[in-house]
Amino acid sequence: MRLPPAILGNTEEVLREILRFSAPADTTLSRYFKDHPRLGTRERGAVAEGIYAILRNKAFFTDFAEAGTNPTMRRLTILGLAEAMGADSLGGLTEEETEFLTRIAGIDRNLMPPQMRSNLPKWLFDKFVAQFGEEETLALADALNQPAPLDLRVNSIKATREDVIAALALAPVAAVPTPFAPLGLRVLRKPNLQNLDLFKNGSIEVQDEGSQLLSQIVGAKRGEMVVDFCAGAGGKTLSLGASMRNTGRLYAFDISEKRLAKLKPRMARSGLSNVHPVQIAHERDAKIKRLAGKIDRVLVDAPCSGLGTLRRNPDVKWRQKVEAIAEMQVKQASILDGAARLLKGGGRLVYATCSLLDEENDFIVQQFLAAHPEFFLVPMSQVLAEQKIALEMGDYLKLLPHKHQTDGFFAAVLERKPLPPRAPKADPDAGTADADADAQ
Ligand SMILES: C[S@@+](CC[C@H](N)C(=O)[O-])C[C@H]1O[C@@H](n2cnc3c(N)ncnc32)[C@H](O)[C@@H]1O
Repeated sequence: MRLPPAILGNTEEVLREILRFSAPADTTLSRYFKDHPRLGTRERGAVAEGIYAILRNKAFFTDFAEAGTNPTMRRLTILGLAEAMGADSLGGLTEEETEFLTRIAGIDRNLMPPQMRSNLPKWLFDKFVAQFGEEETLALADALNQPAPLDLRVNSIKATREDVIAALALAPVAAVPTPFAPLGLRVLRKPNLQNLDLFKNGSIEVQDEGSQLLSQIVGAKRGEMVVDFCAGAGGKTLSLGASMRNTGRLYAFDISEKRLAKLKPRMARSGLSNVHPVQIAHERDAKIKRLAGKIDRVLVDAPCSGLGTLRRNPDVKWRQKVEAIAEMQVKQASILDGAARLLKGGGRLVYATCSLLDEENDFIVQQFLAAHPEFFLVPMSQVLAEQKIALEMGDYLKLLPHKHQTDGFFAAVLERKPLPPRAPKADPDAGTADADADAQ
């Protein structure tokens, strides 16, 4: 079905704002839709998909859109909508524009220079090539430039995976089990989940399979004391709470009141009563100090460049700056250091990011281990075997979109060595006796 020609104007209008990169693309889109209530669901979908296609293919599209007589923004818009919705769905194109689209469609993208083919900014392309080599960078970039599938997590305190598959089939929504996460489902066509009873009654949550795996490797058990140090809106908190079978105590820390506020309705839906959201001022907050040495498991889902989530947030590669990585590293090291104080002897900490850069991952962990001889690295192969997750990894969890069909994630498990037995308190009488003896 053809899109109304006005969609081109709407998409171009919002694109101008998005390409200023002063706010995340999804925030700008939501604001635009709020200001344009007359746009129907289908039109909104087309504008959003068109914008995301432009952000994914910006390097390639810009090169072509800048040539010719039409304004660049109009050409970018046409390319984005044609990529997302199909060239046949576009109404209101001039003859010249139709000819332009046909010409671009005939280009073999494999013949483009590698960086343009990757659709990554130069600094990021160079970093990936240094880390993965050129061939793998192109495969990775290709996967990062595809939209993510929709993954769900079954809330094990409310339902089983089989119950949910059967209930979704009645909706009808086709879903298949995710290959690695035992409670995950991959939905084949994206339905409006908010209207499903399964969602309203807390039986399912939207969560990428990779994110589910991060919670699982924390290995949180019944009755334990657990901290989700950077809980945000609680994506991983909810899965940790369910792993603990709604027992024990799970603190959800974050510095952002706004993000923690989003966790509250999700907690209510999930039926969890073991979660305690706590806003902290920073990673050295006195609220943390009170729990020092008392916690069994800590998850640090650290703030990071977010480069592993480009399938969902393609604007991040254009908004993120190379200089920001060094600032991020300082923050990550400081948060890891603060969170590690919480652990009991024998307790485990998972340091995780959704970054693909070694600088925010392996490097931070190595630096921490060098400064903290009271911790050791538990090889990920061992942790995955303990959790019965059929994934081959070495020391770290490195989930890659082109290999595992998840967002890009990193995780390392750090265990605190048993604390040395406390020196017995000096007996005041014994002291007196000694003093007496000395005096004799
Ligand atoms: C990657 S996000 C967490 C996402 C969340 N765990 C989830 O699964 O939805 C990182 C979070 O760290 C929080 N943060 C930043 N600095 C922090 C700090 N010093 N202490 C605790 N949290 C912090 C941010 O507000 C953000 O919510």
